[in-house]
Amino acid sequence: MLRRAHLLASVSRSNGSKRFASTKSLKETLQEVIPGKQEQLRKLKTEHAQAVIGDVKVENIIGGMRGLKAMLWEASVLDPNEGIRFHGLSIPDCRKVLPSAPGGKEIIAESMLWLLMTGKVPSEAQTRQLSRELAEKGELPPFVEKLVDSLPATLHPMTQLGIGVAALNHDSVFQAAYEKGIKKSEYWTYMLDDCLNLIARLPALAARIYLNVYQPGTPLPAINKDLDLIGNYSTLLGFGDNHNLTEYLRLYIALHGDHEGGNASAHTAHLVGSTLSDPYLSYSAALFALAGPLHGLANQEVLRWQFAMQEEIGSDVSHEKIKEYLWKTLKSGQVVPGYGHGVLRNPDPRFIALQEFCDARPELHESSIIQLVKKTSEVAPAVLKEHGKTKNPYPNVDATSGCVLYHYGLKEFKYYTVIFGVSRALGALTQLVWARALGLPLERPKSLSIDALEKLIT
Ligand SMILES: CC(=O)SCCNC(=O)CCNC(=O)[C@H](O)C(C)(C)COP(=O)(O)OP(=O)(O)OC[C@H]1O[C@@H](n2cnc3c(N)ncnc32)[C@H](O)[C@@H]1OP(=O)(O)O
Ligand SMILES: O=C([O-])CC(=O)C(=O)O
Repeated sequence: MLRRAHLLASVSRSNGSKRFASTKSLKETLQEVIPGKQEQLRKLKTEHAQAVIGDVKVENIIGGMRGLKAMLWEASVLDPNEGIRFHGLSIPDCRKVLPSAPGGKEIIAESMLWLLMTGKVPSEAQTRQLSRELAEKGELPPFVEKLVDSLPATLHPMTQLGIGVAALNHDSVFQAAYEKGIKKSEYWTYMLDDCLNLIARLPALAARIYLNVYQPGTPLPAINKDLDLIGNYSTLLGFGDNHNLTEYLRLYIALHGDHEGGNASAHTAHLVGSTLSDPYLSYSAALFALAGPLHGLANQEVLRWQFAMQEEIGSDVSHEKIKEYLWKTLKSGQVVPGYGHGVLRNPDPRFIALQEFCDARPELHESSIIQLVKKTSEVAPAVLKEHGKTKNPYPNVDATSGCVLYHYGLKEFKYYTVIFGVSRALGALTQLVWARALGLPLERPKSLSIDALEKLIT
């Protein structure tokens, strides 16, 4: 928590005397921060390489490596009870100190990206400078536009996003530099260029997929160089005039940006990146992990499930009826989407932050889908506890993230995981830069067969 106190204190100092607020670019700030981290890791390697921090149990190996502390991840750490902290800052801390868009109140992708990458809270000027840099890099290469336009509208939007992101590797500066021959110590700078290019292009790619699938023939407007990344994304999707939705997208995308390293999408990007695949290929792979219903696709599943519930129970949305529907789902052997978690053991603070967003807006109190999701979250934990299997009976972020999109008019829930995919790039790509800056090796854990495991324990 020392780190948190230091970060919060530095923000209040720079707010008190704006003239000291830094105007260094993201790359310059990273250049300053990286040597200290490299030294910290070097010391850890030379002085403590043999220190034991835990045991490996059979249950870890057969239980999806749950609980195994086996990965280095810089930008965030997940506490099972408190939830995520980004360089020590909780979600409420971030909502207080990270710059928002002009005219907005919510955290934006740029300020979250800056915090994740550097461990520092950016000044307003740095945030705007990064927004402009991303807007200037935001156009898609024409061949990627053609490729995406050629995909059938029936192909799931997440598959389309993964294909588009992989194709962007055509212009990878890391790959080109590697082919020419560069020193290991220079890898991170090329990685950073690729990562920023990819983040910059995600709104145009994701919005193109949306329009192709749901509003074919609608032309995409040009990227506005004066808007933030998600302000542009919202405009490209056709919701630029909807300030509430734009603000929600900003918050949603900032909050979903990172969730330490072990989640399936972030871990996939890290694994693929460890082979020195470029960020486009690494992140494309991550998107296909995100597209599974136990992970990012759960936000689509929640809406599908809640609407099926609404259809069955009709307008009498009592706690008792919701309880009956929950039991019906559980007895049919299906999971309740939006509940449970691999690490968390309390309600997800991202869920709480999105609920607070709803509570603060009177128009959302009237929304039947938002109220149904809220009521479900009041009933489901007790039912899941009684069911007795789930280690965490509380809602995760996916329980509520989709219903607000739906209320504000973004109703195509098969698209929702694409928005998650725009977001998770912030954290997964940050770690790729750090993995190369720290010279982390190829990831290659040891596996065992059941026979080999039995031999070890007998
Ligand atoms: C952004 C995100 O990725 S957040 C997660 C999004 N995913 C979901 O919301 C899907 C629903 N939830 C789940 O399936 C799980 O809770 C997961 C995948 C998130 C975590 O899985 P685990 O760490 O294995 O959970 P846990 O240890 O509690 O599982 C124990 C048992 O409870 C079951 N269980 C867990 N969550 C639920 C649930 N929501 N509904 C019903 N059963 C559940 C598991 O399937 C497992 O059953 P099994 O013993 O028959 O295999
Ligand atoms: O941490 C996890 O395993 C899943 C999750 O909530 C995320 O990736 O955002």
